[in-house]
Amino acid sequence: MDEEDGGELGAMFPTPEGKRRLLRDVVVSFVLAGKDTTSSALTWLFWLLAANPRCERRVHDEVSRSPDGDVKGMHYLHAAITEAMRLYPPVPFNGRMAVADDVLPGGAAVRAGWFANYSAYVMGRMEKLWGKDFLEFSPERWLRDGDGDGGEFVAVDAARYPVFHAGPRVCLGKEMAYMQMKTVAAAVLRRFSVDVAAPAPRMESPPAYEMTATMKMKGGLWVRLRRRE
Ligand code: HEM
Repeated sequence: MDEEDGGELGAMFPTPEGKRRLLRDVVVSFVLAGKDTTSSALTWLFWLLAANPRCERRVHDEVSRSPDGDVKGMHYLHAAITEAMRLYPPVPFNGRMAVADDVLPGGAAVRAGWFANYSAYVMGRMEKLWGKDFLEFSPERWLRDGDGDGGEFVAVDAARYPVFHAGPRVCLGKEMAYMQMKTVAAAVLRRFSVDVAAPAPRMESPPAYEMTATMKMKGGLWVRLRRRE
């Protein structure tokens, strides 16, 4: 197959109508996969920053130091978003059906037709994986020097943090998602302070969530934006 035919994929959708449908489905799946996930993550991020003013100040310091559009170097913001999704993963549970008998790495046997499910929400709150402070919002846990000053973001294995899934079907839009979320958060926090009206920003009484395909904050997040001097 040459380029004009669309390569291997083009061979599977040989007619112009087939190609148009394929393109439509790709666009729709990108919009569906990318819209509610990133907005859910940002909603929890803004609430968590309001509940942790020390972290909010550090994000604000970082985004104020960096020029518009340069989100790559924002390690603290990257860590804060990652930490928000540890506590509130946009895709809280997920699973697969085994097509054949198999044995999982942990030794559990799975028969063909069985479902094997996991919860990124539960895994994000396991003391065994994150330590005694697992319920705290601590972006510092993702930074190499541990205190955030000039600290570099260090990712962990996807099997420990399966927020974007893992393996060959891992999220295709992960880098784009971080880019979008960091750009939006930086643009808002550089110019405004975000006063959360409801739910109250207190870690000891976290907001209720709604479990749909993505994890939404029940009732949404009510904020008042104040332009910074
Ligand atoms: C915070 C944001 C996001 C999170 C947490 C997230 C999470 C996930 C997860 C858990 C999966 C695996 C679903 C499954 O196979 O059961 C997935 C797949 C996928 N995501 Fe994302 N996603 C995010 C943003 C995005 C964005 C912005 C895009 C595109 C612009 C995107 C495109 C995709 C695509 C195309 C797949 C399917 C990959 C495949 O099956 O090979 N995602 N995502």
